[in-house]
Amino acid sequence: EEATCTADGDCSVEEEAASTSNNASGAKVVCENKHDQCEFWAGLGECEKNPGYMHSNCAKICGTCAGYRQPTLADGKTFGVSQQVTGSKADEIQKLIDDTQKYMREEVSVDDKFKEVRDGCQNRNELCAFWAVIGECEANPKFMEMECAPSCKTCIKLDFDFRCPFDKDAPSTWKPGDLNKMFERITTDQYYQQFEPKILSQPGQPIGKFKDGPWVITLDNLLSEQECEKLIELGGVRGYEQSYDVGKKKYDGTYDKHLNQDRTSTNAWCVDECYNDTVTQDVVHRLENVTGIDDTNSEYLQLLRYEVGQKYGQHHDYIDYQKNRQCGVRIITVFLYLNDVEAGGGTDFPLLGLTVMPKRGSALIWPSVMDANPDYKDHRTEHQALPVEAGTKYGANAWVHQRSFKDPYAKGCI
Ligand SMILES: O=C(O)CCC(=O)C(=O)O
Ligand SMILES: [Fe+2]
Repeated sequence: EEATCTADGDCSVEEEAASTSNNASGAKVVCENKHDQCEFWAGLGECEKNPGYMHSNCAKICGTCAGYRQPTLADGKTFGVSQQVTGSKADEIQKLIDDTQKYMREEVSVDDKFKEVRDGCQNRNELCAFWAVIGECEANPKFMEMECAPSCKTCIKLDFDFRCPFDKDAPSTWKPGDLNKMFERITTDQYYQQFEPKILSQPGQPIGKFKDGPWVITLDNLLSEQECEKLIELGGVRGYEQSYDVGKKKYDGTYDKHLNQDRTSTNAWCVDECYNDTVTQDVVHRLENVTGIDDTNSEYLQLLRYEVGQKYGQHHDYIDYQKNRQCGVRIITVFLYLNDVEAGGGTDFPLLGLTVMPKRGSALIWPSVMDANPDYKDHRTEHQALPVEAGTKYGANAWVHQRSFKDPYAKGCI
């Protein structure tokens, strides 16, 4: 079918026909970018400025293949991939693309409220216009509003602060001094003696390179054998997969996962049926009892598995960008050891000269922040998971935040 071009020439369907007509031997000429700079050039507006070369050599990005159209901004720049205009809905798709182009030119390009999202607002699939026509923006908004924001006219929703307004009044859990109070309570209150607390480092005592140590404690008897077994099993049910770190900020304000060569473990997040399991709930409530902090502030348990040779190089658990997010920064880590490891696999604090060996049912607790300013990172608690030398190591991270983690998590606002 024939797609119609608009008067201002941003659609070149006539040339498209040429570029995809059958060649001499009758084979279909593929719609492609013949040069690896095509996308870059298109981003500079070259499809408009230099159509002679671009429309035949960069047909895909310029939208000059048969059945494709590439809407453009006033300066000829594109906003994402060329859109397919074929099938029984071709007329409606054509109309939607005209509409999208008007929206991008007259609102997104000029209105200051789109400043943060202007460049990132792109159709990331060639079927965006088609999907929008068949109602997917409404039926499947989570995907569409991010992948096809121009077609859905939802560029503003790429703005993280718009989607996830940060409640400035949300109370922080720890005020200055509360960190010390928590560790003092755990190590001195009679109630916590059942967990066998041991102090490995504490304020006022020199350790490693420091005159004054951070709190680091273990609770040797926090979980039962059966609870440990069950958590390992629940991790297996969810499936242990390659562990990742936090990567770069994406166009929608969330953060990519980043493969760290120095982190070779696998892990499973204890969500859904794992979180709802009665054993998990018992453990979670015990953690609330120990920390004195509501479970809503905790990330879902990250269940970890290290095979022989696997490790996690020196790092800190504090995540900077979370300071300005609803959840706030991580304030403490409760690391749970779920089995005895034959050899290796200790948790090591290089700046403190302290290594803790795994022991089934025990927990290692350290802060990521300073007592005097609980939003500020405590550099002293950098740590690493040493390679397992024999056997398998199972553990779990319970990361506790300044404010609710589970509420914003449920809204996609972490
Ligand atoms: O496995 C360990 O001993 C510590 C793991 C750790 O530091 C982490 O996952 O952030
Ligand atoms: Fe860590």
